[in-house]
Amino acid sequence: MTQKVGVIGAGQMGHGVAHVSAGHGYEVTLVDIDQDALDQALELVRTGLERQAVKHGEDPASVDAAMARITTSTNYSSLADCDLVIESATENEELKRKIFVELAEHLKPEAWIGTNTSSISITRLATASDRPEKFIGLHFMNPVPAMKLVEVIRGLQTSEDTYTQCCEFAEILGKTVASAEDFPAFIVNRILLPMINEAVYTLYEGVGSVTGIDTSLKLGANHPLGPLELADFIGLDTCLAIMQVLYNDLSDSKYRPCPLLVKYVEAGWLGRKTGRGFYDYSTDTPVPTR
Ligand SMILES: CC(=O)CC(=O)SCCNC(=O)CCNC(=O)[C@H](O)C(C)(C)COP(=O)(O)OP(=O)(O)OC[C@H]1O[C@@H](n2cnc3c(N)ncnc32)[C@H](O)[C@@H]1OP(=O)(O)O
Ligand SMILES: NC(=O)C1=CN([C@@H]2O[C@H](COP(=O)(O)OP(=O)(O)OC[C@H]3O[C@@H](n4cnc5c(N)ncnc54)[C@H](OP(=O)(O)O)[C@@H]3O)[C@@H](O)[C@H]2O)C=CC1
Repeated sequence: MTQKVGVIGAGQMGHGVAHVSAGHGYEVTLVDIDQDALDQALELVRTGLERQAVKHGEDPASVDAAMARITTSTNYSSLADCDLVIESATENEELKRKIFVELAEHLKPEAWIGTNTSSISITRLATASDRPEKFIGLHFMNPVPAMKLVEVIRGLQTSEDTYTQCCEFAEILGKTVASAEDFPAFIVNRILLPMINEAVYTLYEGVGSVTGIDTSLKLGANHPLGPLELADFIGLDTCLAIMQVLYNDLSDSKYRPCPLLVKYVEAGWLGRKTGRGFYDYSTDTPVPTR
């Protein structure tokens, strides 16, 4: 039974997982390599919890109580008493494997490890851990407090008990579980990312402008965000990493990442998180860049 949750990576997903876990009564330890990322994550969690408290007419003291359940650290040894650790670091297989190897000496033997990877093989990642049967994909959606779905992905080695316990955890957070088989990018991103990549091709080929493409999908297909706005929101580095996994692991040229997406990532234009992507976020209203 999960009581204490560890979260690795204090970026947009990590802070969201910390938010919903602390908001549902779990003790949370949030770990990142960068103290500034941890400080910023705490501010974002507080803002999110305050926004929800106002919206739902909750006692403001509930925000302080949830915040008091979160501790931060730059050291994996702080995860020693966690029952479940959710890895939410950058979408890079080598980096994630290194984290799982390092975790072995710090976690208690019965702890589960969930990875929030958007695309990488759970079966392959599990081999870097000392407990492949206790290793699972727990794919939250962004923004975590708002999105109802968690994809749960079993690797070949994942035990039934791990699956049951982790589904139960997601449900306690108020999420609906969708089980996906361990294929590249699972369900949501197998469908969503090729659409985003195609939107970037549509821009690259001059079929439409940034505004034209986003307005078309919002008003023409009732999407809440246009595909380029959504790409900026996800992070263009993450979008490219997912397309590369689809392209390489399925060996199918239809998943070729758009060269314009590659160029934006090379330029460090990663979307909202760096202040520029398909939009420029330096002013209050995002300005299309093409
Ligand atoms: C890449 C991957 O691996 C997988 C992915 O995640 S792909 C990305 C999937 N995400 C999407 O497609 C999101 C698209 N965006 C949307 O649907 C909408 O913009 C949205 C639902 C996120 C917000 O819409 P909105 O009109 O602002 O909704 P609003 O009524 O203000 O907020 C709804 C809830 O979300 C929360 N919320 C909204 N924006 C938030 C944010 N940026 N961060 C945290 N919480 C947020 C609000 O606090 C509110 O919570 P409660 O219901 O508990 O009160
Ligand atoms: N963005 C999205 O919409 C979604 C993303 N995901 C997945 O969630 C994961 C995180 O993505 P996201 O939050 O967007 O990424 P971000 O870039 O916002 O955050 C990643 C965080 O991980 C930190 N980090 C890097 N290496 C380590 C390490 N060794 N130990 C601890 N922390 C580390 C980074 O620090 P630094 O910046 O210093 O490198 C950064 O703070 C990825 O696997 C992604 O695919 C899943 C669903 C949706």
